[in-house]
Parts: sequence; C-alpha cells; structure tokens
Amino acid sequence: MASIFDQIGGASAVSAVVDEFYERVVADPRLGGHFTGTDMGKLKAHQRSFVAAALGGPQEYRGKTMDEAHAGLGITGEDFDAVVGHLAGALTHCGVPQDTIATIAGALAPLRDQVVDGQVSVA
Ligand code: HEM
Repeated sequence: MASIFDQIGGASAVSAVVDEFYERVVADPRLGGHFTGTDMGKLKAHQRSFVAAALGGPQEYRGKTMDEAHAGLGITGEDFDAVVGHLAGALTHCGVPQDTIATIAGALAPLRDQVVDGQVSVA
C-alpha cells in the first residue's frame, strides 16, 4: 500500500503543506510569539523532513527529538491543539482528504506530552 507521503504527492506536497502551516502559525496571535527570533528557513527544513518521515517518506528524520526541540519553551496544551489545528487547516488547503488528515492528527496526538511543558496533571 502506498504511504501517506506518496498518496498526498510526495516531497513537493509536503513542502507546500509546511509553508502554508507556518504562515498560519506565525499569523496566529496566540502562537506567533513563540517564533520571534526563530530562523524560519531552518525550521521549515526540519519540519519538512519530520513530516515527510512521519508520513512514511523515504528519508529518515535526523533533527532533534520532540522533547529536545521544545524543552523550556513554555508550550501549553492549548498551543499544541492550535498548532495541530493549523496543520489540519494547511492539509485541507492543500487538498489532502479528511480521512488522511484524521490519520495524521491521530499520529501526532501521542507527541503531546513531549511538546507541552511539564505540568502536573490533575487526576
Ligand atoms: C505535533 C506538534 C509538533 C511537531 C511535530 C513539531 C515539530 C518540530 C520540529 C521538527 C522542530 C525542529 C527541531 C530541530 O530543530 O531539529 C520544531 C521546533 C520548534 N517548535 Fe515544534 N512541533 C510541534 C508543536 C509545536 C508547538 C505547539 C509549538 C509552540 C507554539 C512549537 C514551537 C516550536 C519552536 C519555537 C521550535 C524551535 C525553533 C527554534 O529553533 O528557534 N512546536 N518543532
């Protein structure tokens, strides 16, 4: 069976999704502040390789772990949900089918604890 990477159109599709995704994230007043001083060219390159690998693309992701990349950034659960929402919006904008988007969102959900800054969860 073709990987999601192939189904959505390979590297060029991933690149279009990542560009659209960061336009939305940086324009979001809740999130933009996290990216002041970030080299967006570098970040997009890392994100392209992360997304491509996560969708079953041919190359391995060699960037930081999600724990390392987000440690100490003060990212909240709301930030995480907003970012996943923008990714879904970017995927929709780029013509990716909704069931595929649901699969991708499901695959990202387990990263929540690594991205969100340690809070004591109330049982
Ligand atoms: C599923 C959710 C997320 C994924 C898959 C993800 C993925 C990534 C990747 C691949 C990198 C680059 C790592 C490297 O440099 O090697 C990165 C860096 C970063 N991410 Fe995320 N991220 C997520 C959520 C978030 C959220 C919610 C925020 C904050 C609103 C955020 C803010 C950042 C920032 C500020 C950087 C580092 C930029 C710098 O180096 O200055 N990320 N992320």
